[in-house]
Amino acid sequence: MTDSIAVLGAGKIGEALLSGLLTGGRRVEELMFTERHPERAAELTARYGVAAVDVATAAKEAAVLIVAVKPQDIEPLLDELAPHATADTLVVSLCAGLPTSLYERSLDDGVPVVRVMPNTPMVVGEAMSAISPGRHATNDHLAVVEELLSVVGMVVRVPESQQDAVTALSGSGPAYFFYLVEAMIDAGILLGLPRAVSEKLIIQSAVGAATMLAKTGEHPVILREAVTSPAGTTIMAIRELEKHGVRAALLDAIEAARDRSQELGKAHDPS
Ligand SMILES: NC(=O)C1=CN([C@@H]2O[C@H](COP(=O)(O)OP(=O)(O)OC[C@H]3O[C@@H](n4cnc5c(N)ncnc54)[C@H](O)[C@@H]3O)[C@@H](O)[C@H]2O)C=CC1
Ligand SMILES: O=C(O)[C@@H]1CCC=N1
Repeated sequence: MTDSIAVLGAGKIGEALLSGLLTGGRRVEELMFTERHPERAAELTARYGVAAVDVATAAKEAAVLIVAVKPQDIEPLLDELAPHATADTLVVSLCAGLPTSLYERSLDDGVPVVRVMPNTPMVVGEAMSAISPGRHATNDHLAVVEELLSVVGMVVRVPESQQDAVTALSGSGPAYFFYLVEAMIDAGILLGLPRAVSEKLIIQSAVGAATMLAKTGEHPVILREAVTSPAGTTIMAIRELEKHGVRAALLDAIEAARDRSQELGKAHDPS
Protein backbone atom coordinates (compact mmCIF):
# COMPACT_ATOMS: atom_id res chain seq x y z
CA MET A 1 0.00 0.00 0.00
CA THR A 2 1.13 3.57 -0.74
CA ASP A 3 2.88 5.44 2.08
CA SER A 4 1.59 8.72 3.47
CA ILE A 5 -0.51 10.97 1.29
CA ALA A 6 -0.73 14.76 1.55
CA VAL A 7 -3.52 16.78 -0.01
CA LEU A 8 -2.34 20.30 -0.87
CA GLY A 9 -5.42 22.54 -0.69
CA ALA A 10 -8.32 20.99 1.19
CA GLY A 11 -11.42 22.53 -0.35
CA LYS A 12 -14.34 20.61 -1.83
CA ILE A 13 -12.41 18.02 -3.82
CA GLY A 14 -9.57 17.78 -1.28
CA GLU A 15 -12.08 17.05 1.48
CA ALA A 16 -13.99 14.57 -0.72
CA LEU A 17 -10.71 12.73 -1.29
CA LEU A 18 -9.66 12.71 2.38
CA SER A 19 -13.08 11.53 3.46
CA GLY A 20 -13.26 8.90 0.70
CA LEU A 21 -9.79 7.57 1.56
CA LEU A 22 -10.72 7.29 5.25
CA THR A 23 -13.97 5.49 4.43
CA GLY A 24 -12.00 3.25 2.08
CA GLY A 25 -9.72 2.10 4.91
CA ARG A 26 -6.81 4.55 4.99
CA ARG A 27 -5.64 5.34 8.50
CA VAL A 28 -5.70 8.93 9.79
CA GLU A 29 -1.92 8.75 10.42
CA GLU A 30 -1.30 8.04 6.72
CA LEU A 31 -3.01 11.28 5.68
CA MET A 32 -2.23 14.98 6.02
CA PHE A 33 -3.21 18.18 4.27
CA THR A 34 -2.16 21.79 3.77
CA GLU A 35 -4.73 24.56 3.76
CA ARG A 36 -4.34 28.31 3.22
CA HIS A 37 -7.24 29.19 5.55
CA PRO A 38 -6.55 28.24 9.20
CA GLU A 39 -10.28 28.09 10.09
CA ARG A 40 -10.84 25.62 7.28
CA ALA A 41 -7.85 23.56 8.44
CA ALA A 42 -9.18 23.46 12.01
CA GLU A 43 -12.63 22.45 10.75
CA LEU A 44 -11.22 19.51 8.76
CA THR A 45 -8.96 18.31 11.57
CA ALA A 46 -11.93 18.40 13.94
CA ARG A 47 -14.10 16.50 11.44
CA TYR A 48 -11.65 13.80 10.34
CA GLY A 49 -8.74 13.86 12.78
CA VAL A 50 -6.29 14.40 9.89
CA ALA A 51 -3.32 16.71 10.61
CA ALA A 52 -2.89 20.06 8.89
CA VAL A 53 0.79 20.63 8.00
CA ASP A 54 2.90 23.06 5.98
CA VAL A 55 4.16 22.29 2.47
CA ALA A 56 7.71 21.53 3.66
CA THR A 57 6.42 18.92 6.14
CA ALA A 58 4.08 17.45 3.54
CA ALA A 59 6.93 17.10 1.04
CA LYS A 60 9.23 15.56 3.67
CA GLU A 61 6.75 13.09 5.12
CA ALA A 62 4.42 12.11 2.31
CA ALA A 63 5.28 9.89 -0.65
CA VAL A 64 2.43 11.33 -2.68
CA LEU A 65 1.49 15.01 -2.86
CA ILE A 66 -1.96 15.64 -4.29
CA VAL A 67 -2.48 19.18 -5.56
CA ALA A 68 -6.12 20.26 -5.15
CA VAL A 69 -6.06 24.05 -5.34
CA LYS A 70 -7.98 26.05 -7.93
CA PRO A 71 -6.06 26.32 -11.22
CA GLN A 72 -5.93 30.09 -10.62
CA ASP A 73 -3.99 29.48 -7.36
CA ILE A 74 -1.37 27.12 -8.75
CA GLU A 75 1.60 29.50 -9.12
CA PRO A 76 2.08 30.41 -5.43
CA LEU A 77 1.68 26.74 -4.51
CA LEU A 78 4.33 25.67 -7.00
CA ASP A 79 6.68 28.39 -5.71
CA GLU A 80 6.22 26.97 -2.22
CA LEU A 81 6.59 23.36 -3.34
CA ALA A 82 9.56 23.71 -5.71
CA PRO A 83 12.33 23.83 -3.04
CA HIS A 84 11.04 20.63 -1.41
CA ALA A 85 9.95 18.32 -4.26
CA THR A 86 12.51 15.73 -5.41
CA ALA A 87 12.49 12.83 -7.88
CA ASP A 88 11.27 10.67 -4.96
CA THR A 89 8.13 12.77 -4.55
CA LEU A 90 5.15 11.81 -6.65
CA VAL A 91 3.11 14.91 -7.50
CA VAL A 92 -0.50 14.27 -8.49
CA SER A 93 -2.50 17.15 -9.94
CA LEU A 94 -6.29 17.20 -9.71
CA CYS A 95 -6.47 20.68 -11.26
CA ALA A 96 -8.73 21.20 -14.27
CA GLY A 97 -6.87 22.27 -17.38
CA LEU A 98 -3.35 22.36 -15.96
CA PRO A 99 -0.90 20.32 -18.02
CA THR A 100 1.85 18.22 -16.42
CA SER A 101 4.35 20.37 -18.33
CA LEU A 102 3.40 23.34 -16.11
CA TYR A 103 4.54 21.41 -13.03
CA GLU A 104 7.63 20.07 -14.80
CA ARG A 105 8.73 23.60 -15.68
CA SER A 106 8.46 24.76 -12.05
CA LEU A 107 9.79 21.69 -10.24
CA ASP A 108 13.24 20.10 -10.29
CA ASP A 109 14.06 17.99 -13.30
CA GLY A 110 12.90 14.43 -12.79
CA VAL A 111 10.00 15.08 -10.38
CA PRO A 112 7.25 12.68 -11.54
CA VAL A 113 3.84 14.24 -12.15
CA VAL A 114 0.54 12.48 -12.82
CA ARG A 115 -2.48 14.45 -14.00
CA VAL A 116 -5.81 13.22 -12.69
CA MET A 117 -9.39 14.28 -13.30
CA PRO A 118 -11.54 12.86 -10.50
CA ASN A 119 -15.09 13.78 -9.52
CA THR A 120 -16.92 14.42 -6.26
CA PRO A 121 -18.71 11.03 -6.00
CA MET A 122 -15.39 9.91 -4.49
CA VAL A 123 -17.02 10.88 -1.21
CA VAL A 124 -19.25 7.77 -1.55
CA GLY A 125 -16.63 5.55 -3.17
CA GLU A 126 -18.10 6.06 -6.66
CA ALA A 127 -15.61 8.43 -8.28
CA MET A 128 -14.62 8.31 -11.92
CA SER A 129 -10.96 9.26 -12.18
CA ALA A 130 -8.91 9.47 -15.37
CA ILE A 131 -5.12 9.54 -15.01
CA SER A 132 -2.30 10.52 -17.39
CA PRO A 133 1.46 10.42 -16.91
CA GLY A 134 3.73 13.43 -17.27
CA ARG A 135 7.23 13.17 -18.79
CA HIS A 136 8.92 11.64 -15.73
CA ALA A 137 6.04 9.45 -14.51
CA THR A 138 6.55 5.72 -15.02
CA ASN A 139 4.19 2.79 -15.09
CA ASP A 140 4.97 2.27 -11.40
CA HIS A 141 3.89 5.84 -10.61
CA LEU A 142 0.64 5.30 -12.49
CA ALA A 143 0.10 2.05 -10.57
CA VAL A 144 0.55 3.92 -7.27
CA VAL A 145 -2.07 6.49 -8.29
CA GLU A 146 -4.41 3.77 -9.53
CA GLU A 147 -4.15 1.90 -6.25
CA LEU A 148 -4.74 5.07 -4.27
CA LEU A 149 -7.78 6.19 -6.27
CA SER A 150 -9.34 2.76 -6.71
CA VAL A 151 -10.28 2.99 -3.02
CA VAL A 152 -12.66 5.84 -3.90
CA GLY A 153 -14.02 4.63 -7.25
CA MET A 154 -13.09 3.65 -10.79
CA VAL A 155 -9.86 4.65 -12.51
CA VAL A 156 -8.98 4.74 -16.22
CA ARG A 157 -5.75 5.69 -17.97
CA VAL A 158 -6.08 8.22 -20.81
CA PRO A 159 -3.54 10.15 -22.90
CA GLU A 160 -3.05 13.63 -21.47
CA SER A 161 -4.38 15.09 -24.75
CA GLN A 162 -7.84 13.76 -23.73
CA GLN A 163 -7.89 15.30 -20.25
CA ASP A 164 -9.75 18.49 -21.22
CA ALA A 165 -12.55 16.39 -22.74
CA VAL A 166 -12.55 14.11 -19.68
CA THR A 167 -12.83 17.16 -17.43
CA ALA A 168 -15.90 18.34 -19.38
CA LEU A 169 -17.52 14.87 -19.24
CA SER A 170 -16.84 13.19 -15.91
CA GLY A 171 -15.09 15.96 -13.94
CA SER A 172 -18.06 18.30 -14.33
CA GLY A 173 -20.50 15.46 -15.10
CA PRO A 174 -22.02 15.06 -11.62
CA ALA A 175 -23.16 18.70 -11.79
CA TYR A 176 -25.16 18.00 -14.97
CA PHE A 177 -26.94 15.09 -13.31
CA PHE A 178 -27.65 17.17 -10.17
CA TYR A 179 -29.03 19.93 -12.41
CA LEU A 180 -31.30 17.47 -14.19
CA VAL A 181 -32.52 15.97 -10.92
CA GLU A 182 -33.20 19.45 -9.55
CA ALA A 183 -35.25 20.36 -12.63
CA MET A 184 -37.21 17.08 -12.48
CA ILE A 185 -38.02 17.62 -8.80
CA ASP A 186 -39.34 21.07 -9.77
CA ALA A 187 -41.52 19.40 -12.39
CA GLY A 188 -43.05 17.29 -9.63
CA ILE A 189 -43.83 20.48 -7.71
CA LEU A 190 -45.41 21.93 -10.87
CA LEU A 191 -47.64 18.86 -11.06
CA GLY A 192 -48.71 19.41 -7.46
CA LEU A 193 -46.71 16.71 -5.66
CA PRO A 194 -45.31 17.47 -2.19
CA ARG A 195 -41.57 18.30 -2.42
CA ALA A 196 -40.52 15.34 -0.26
CA VAL A 197 -42.46 12.92 -2.47
CA SER A 198 -41.10 14.47 -5.67
CA GLU A 199 -37.52 14.23 -4.33
CA LYS A 200 -37.94 10.59 -3.36
CA LEU A 201 -39.45 9.62 -6.72
CA ILE A 202 -36.75 11.32 -8.75
CA ILE A 203 -33.72 10.38 -6.66
CA GLN A 204 -34.69 6.69 -6.58
CA SER A 205 -35.42 6.81 -10.33
CA ALA A 206 -31.94 8.28 -10.87
CA VAL A 207 -30.33 5.59 -8.69
CA GLY A 208 -32.34 2.87 -10.45
CA ALA A 209 -31.50 4.15 -13.94
CA ALA A 210 -27.78 4.55 -13.08
CA THR A 211 -27.67 1.05 -11.59
CA MET A 212 -29.32 -0.41 -14.71
CA LEU A 213 -26.76 1.34 -16.91
CA ALA A 214 -23.89 0.07 -14.78
CA LYS A 215 -25.16 -3.46 -14.20
CA THR A 216 -26.94 -4.53 -17.40
CA GLY A 217 -24.28 -3.24 -19.79
CA GLU A 218 -27.15 -2.34 -22.16
CA HIS A 219 -26.89 0.72 -24.37
CA PRO A 220 -28.92 3.69 -23.01
CA VAL A 221 -31.02 3.73 -26.18
CA ILE A 222 -32.21 0.15 -25.52
CA LEU A 223 -33.02 0.99 -21.90
CA ARG A 224 -34.91 4.12 -22.96
CA GLU A 225 -36.86 2.23 -25.63
CA ALA A 226 -38.01 -0.26 -23.00
CA VAL A 227 -39.65 2.63 -21.10
CA THR A 228 -41.17 4.22 -24.18
CA SER A 229 -44.53 2.60 -25.02
CA PRO A 230 -46.23 3.26 -28.37
CA ALA A 231 -48.53 6.29 -28.03
CA GLY A 232 -47.68 6.28 -24.31
CA THR A 233 -46.57 8.92 -21.85
CA THR A 234 -42.78 8.75 -22.28
CA ILE A 235 -42.77 9.51 -26.01
CA MET A 236 -44.82 12.67 -25.34
CA ALA A 237 -42.11 13.85 -22.95
CA ILE A 238 -39.29 12.85 -25.32
CA ARG A 239 -40.91 14.89 -28.11
CA GLU A 240 -40.81 17.97 -25.85
CA LEU A 241 -37.14 17.32 -24.95
CA GLU A 242 -36.28 17.07 -28.66
CA LYS A 243 -38.36 20.20 -29.48
CA HIS A 244 -36.45 22.16 -26.84
CA GLY A 245 -33.09 20.97 -28.19
CA VAL A 246 -31.94 19.28 -24.97
CA ARG A 247 -29.55 16.96 -26.84
CA ALA A 248 -27.97 19.88 -28.72
CA ALA A 249 -27.80 21.87 -25.48
CA LEU A 250 -25.83 19.04 -23.85
CA LEU A 251 -23.42 18.82 -26.78
CA ASP A 252 -22.85 22.60 -26.63
CA ALA A 253 -22.57 22.60 -22.84
CA ILE A 254 -19.94 19.88 -22.73
CA GLU A 255 -18.00 21.48 -25.57
CA ALA A 256 -18.01 24.78 -23.62
CA ALA A 257 -16.67 22.99 -20.54
CA ARG A 258 -13.89 21.40 -22.66
CA ASP A 259 -13.02 24.84 -24.08
CA ARG A 260 -12.83 26.29 -20.58
CA SER A 261 -10.50 23.52 -19.45
CA GLN A 262 -8.21 24.30 -22.41
CA GLU A 263 -8.34 28.03 -21.54
CA LEU A 264 -7.36 27.34 -17.92
CA GLY A 265 -4.31 25.47 -19.18
CA LYS A 266 -3.34 28.22 -21.63
CA ALA A 267 -3.69 30.92 -18.95
CA HIS A 268 -0.74 29.28 -17.16
CA ASP A 269 1.36 28.57 -20.24
CA PRO A 270 4.10 31.17 -20.73
CA SER A 271 4.80 30.07 -24.35
N1 LIG B 1 -14.98 20.42 -7.27
C1 LIG B 1 -14.94 19.43 -8.17
O1 LIG B 1 -15.95 18.76 -8.46
C2 LIG B 1 -13.66 19.10 -8.87
C3 LIG B 1 -12.55 19.89 -8.76
N2 LIG B 1 -11.41 19.57 -9.41
C4 LIG B 1 -10.23 20.40 -9.29
O2 LIG B 1 -9.84 20.40 -7.93
C5 LIG B 1 -9.25 21.65 -7.61
C6 LIG B 1 -9.92 22.20 -6.36
O3 LIG B 1 -11.26 22.43 -6.63
P1 LIG B 1 -12.29 22.67 -5.43
O4 LIG B 1 -11.98 21.72 -4.35
O5 LIG B 1 -13.63 22.67 -6.05
O6 LIG B 1 -11.87 24.15 -4.99
P2 LIG B 1 -11.94 24.82 -3.54
O7 LIG B 1 -11.82 26.29 -3.76
O8 LIG B 1 -13.13 24.28 -2.82
O9 LIG B 1 -10.63 24.26 -2.81
C7 LIG B 1 -9.33 24.75 -2.98
C8 LIG B 1 -8.71 24.86 -1.60
O10 LIG B 1 -7.33 25.13 -1.74
C9 LIG B 1 -6.95 26.05 -0.73
N3 LIG B 1 -5.69 26.70 -1.17
C10 LIG B 1 -5.51 27.57 -2.20
N4 LIG B 1 -4.19 27.87 -2.32
C11 LIG B 1 -3.56 27.17 -1.36
C12 LIG B 1 -2.19 27.05 -0.99
N5 LIG B 1 -1.22 27.72 -1.63
N6 LIG B 1 -1.88 26.22 0.04
C13 LIG B 1 -2.85 25.54 0.71
N7 LIG B 1 -4.17 25.62 0.40
C14 LIG B 1 -4.50 26.41 -0.63
C15 LIG B 1 -8.14 26.97 -0.62
O11 LIG B 1 -8.16 27.67 0.60
C16 LIG B 1 -9.30 25.98 -0.76
O12 LIG B 1 -9.71 25.46 0.49
C17 LIG B 1 -9.43 22.56 -8.82
O13 LIG B 1 -8.21 22.68 -9.49
C18 LIG B 1 -10.46 21.86 -9.66
O14 LIG B 1 -10.23 22.07 -11.03
C19 LIG B 1 -11.29 18.42 -10.13
C20 LIG B 1 -12.35 17.59 -10.27
C21 LIG B 1 -13.64 17.86 -9.68
O1 LIG C 1 -15.80 23.34 -12.41
C1 LIG C 1 -14.60 23.08 -12.36
O2 LIG C 1 -13.77 23.84 -12.89
C2 LIG C 1 -14.12 21.84 -11.63
C3 LIG C 1 -13.33 20.95 -12.56
C4 LIG C 1 -14.22 19.78 -12.83
C5 LIG C 1 -15.31 19.93 -11.88
N1 LIG C 1 -15.22 21.04 -11.20
